[in-house]
Amino acid sequence: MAMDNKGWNASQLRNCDLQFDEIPRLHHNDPKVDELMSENKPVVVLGSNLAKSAEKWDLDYLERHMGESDFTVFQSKSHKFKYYDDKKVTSGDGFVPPTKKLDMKLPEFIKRLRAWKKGEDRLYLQQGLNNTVGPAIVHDFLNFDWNFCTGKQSKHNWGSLTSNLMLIGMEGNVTPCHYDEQENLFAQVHGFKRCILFPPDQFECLYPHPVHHPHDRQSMVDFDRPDYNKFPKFRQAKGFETVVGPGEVLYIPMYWWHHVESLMQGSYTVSVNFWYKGGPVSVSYPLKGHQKVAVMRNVEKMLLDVLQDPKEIPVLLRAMVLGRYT
Ligand SMILES: CC1(C)c2ccccc2-c2ccc(C[C@@H](CC(=O)O)C(=O)C(=O)O)cc21
Ligand SMILES: [Zn+2]
Repeated sequence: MAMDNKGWNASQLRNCDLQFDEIPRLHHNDPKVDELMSENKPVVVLGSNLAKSAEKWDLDYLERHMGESDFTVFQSKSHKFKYYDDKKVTSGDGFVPPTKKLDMKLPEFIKRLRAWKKGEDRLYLQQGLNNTVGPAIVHDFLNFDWNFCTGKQSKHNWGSLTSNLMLIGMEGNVTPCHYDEQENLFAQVHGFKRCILFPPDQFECLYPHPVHHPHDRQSMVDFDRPDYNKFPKFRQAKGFETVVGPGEVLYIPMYWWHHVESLMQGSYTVSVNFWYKGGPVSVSYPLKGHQKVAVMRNVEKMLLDVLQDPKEIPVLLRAMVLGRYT
């Protein structure tokens, strides 16, 4: 495979009908980094040492130092790892979980990762960086450049750091398009991930599942084979993309949609994310896109609370809007 100088090439990206603009890739000292972050816009930060102490986290090192505890590993029959909230699964709603959640020791996970053949079930290890991992990993974690991320947290008035997830994925794994309600500094440690991001105001083009659905916050559109009859506005979705490699940090602003894929025919991937609570709400009109998403979420929650039966929600909303507001 002809590798361009960047370490990957376009044949490793999955096909997508949409065209995307590039997310800016700037040196960490460039003042434009903070300009974009203060405007809640994504940016790839180059040359930071945020997770530099993790650059030695290859499989051998992780096998030796991750410790003896069980780790959370998701298993999928497809390349997609669509998150679902098991607390929102109600009996009889016919929901079929698309992934299985396993507990696995690291050596077992690494054995299966190394032996994996295309077509077999895929695995995605997701583990909070906490005291369950071995002392060497804790040491590397403590050696992250905390000045960098804490500096961003205070400069942009983010809330507290809620968690750091370590992710070890197989080549070709996909986390389908979804949004999170937290600010995210996404540090790529090993391998390459293509990230496709959409601003919160693309809500109408990305058709999120209802709030009470187990796939809350995830897009209903299958990016591999979009159903344009059910989701006609998906054609107009306006997104941004980048491929992040080792040592690069992508700022994923709160409420921004993101689809993340580990490049195909690539190596396994290791990432560490830093999730921060959002900052104080400053209300000015018209409301920002993400604030309207929060309003719609509250309306859906309130309607479910008062109507109880989810099937009554669209009936009431249509009665309220059709012919009166349209
Ligand atoms: C798919 C998976 C393993 C998962 C399964 C079940 C529950 C939660 C999650 C979860 C949460 C975060 C990520 C990391 C990242 C996407 C990526 O890097 O793939 C991302 O979306 C973010 O950092 O916000 C990945 C996952
Ligand atoms: Zn996410």
